Amino acid sequence: MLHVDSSRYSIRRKYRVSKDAAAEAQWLRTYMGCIISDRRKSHRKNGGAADSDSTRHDLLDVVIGAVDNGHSESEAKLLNEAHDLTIGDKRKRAAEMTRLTEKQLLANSLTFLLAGHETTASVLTWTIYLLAKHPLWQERARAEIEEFCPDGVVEPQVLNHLKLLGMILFESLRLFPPVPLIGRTCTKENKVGSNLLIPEGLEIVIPVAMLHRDRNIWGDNADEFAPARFGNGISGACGNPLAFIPFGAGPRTCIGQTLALSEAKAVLAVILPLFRFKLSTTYRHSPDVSLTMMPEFGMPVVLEKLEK
Ligand code: HEM
Repeated sequence: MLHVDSSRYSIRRKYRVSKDAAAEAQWLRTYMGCIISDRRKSHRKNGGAADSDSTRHDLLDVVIGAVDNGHSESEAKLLNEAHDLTIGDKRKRAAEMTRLTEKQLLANSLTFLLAGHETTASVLTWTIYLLAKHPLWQERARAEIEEFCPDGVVEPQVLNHLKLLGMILFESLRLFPPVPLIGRTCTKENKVGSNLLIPEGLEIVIPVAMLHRDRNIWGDNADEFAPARFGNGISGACGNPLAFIPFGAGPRTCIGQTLALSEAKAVLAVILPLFRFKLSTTYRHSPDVSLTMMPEFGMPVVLEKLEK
């Protein structure tokens, strides 16, 4: 969706060193502004068309095109092919795109970057941890990938067939939800059940990580890695879709969830056939809850190259 050359734009390094929130926000705006302006330069070089490098036909190209040139046919085609949107969403998005201002372009690009970067990194980190701890599931996932991608090439249409990998990712999102807490402010007084009154203005925190390990919902093996529980989908695993909310729920649910799952599947489908991995002896288990759930001391893994 957003192709960023990480050797030129290192985002995480900057997060770690800067302590001042306003300075960080300004740095991020400048950071995103540089990406947009570089992309514009390459648009101009290509006579207003999206970058000729096929790896760069991403959402940023589409929205820059909408701001700079209106909504051209090639951008309409790209939007049309975006597989994580419904037809209704695409129509709505297309109509909105023509009205994007420069400020909206920057704000939206930042939202996508911030909402999509660390969260997807988190699910990949914890999935690799879980697969390293559970070599049998690692082998199963590898076998499934090799069955559907025998020549080692991962085509986008194959991702939907990787059912085991999908179950593994769900189990990872359950045990280590990248967004472990979701906040809400009550905008209207609410009565829940017969005796719980939630007054207007009250701030509520939904403890996603706790909900995902509630034994009353998930059974006695709630703390265990058991991807098979998702064999019949979310309802089959817990009976109530609202008990599994790694992407939130309701009107503000994550709009990038299909993309995130496809991305995570694609990354694992490329890595797993190449390497077997296990946890390094230096790993110290300490899931750290700040905004996203990340391992406090990193996730050192040892890769063993697999013979072809
Ligand atoms: C595993 C990866 C991801 C996880 C776990 C995740 C999780 C979440 C959660 C919990 C929310 C809040 C939902 C709520 O308040 O009910 C959210 C919102 C959002 N996410 Fe994601 N997200 C992921 C990836 C992405 C990606 C890849 C993008 C975009 C490229 C994205 C874009 C957004 C946006 C724009 C919102 C705000 C939606 C709104 O308020 O209407 N997310 N996400």
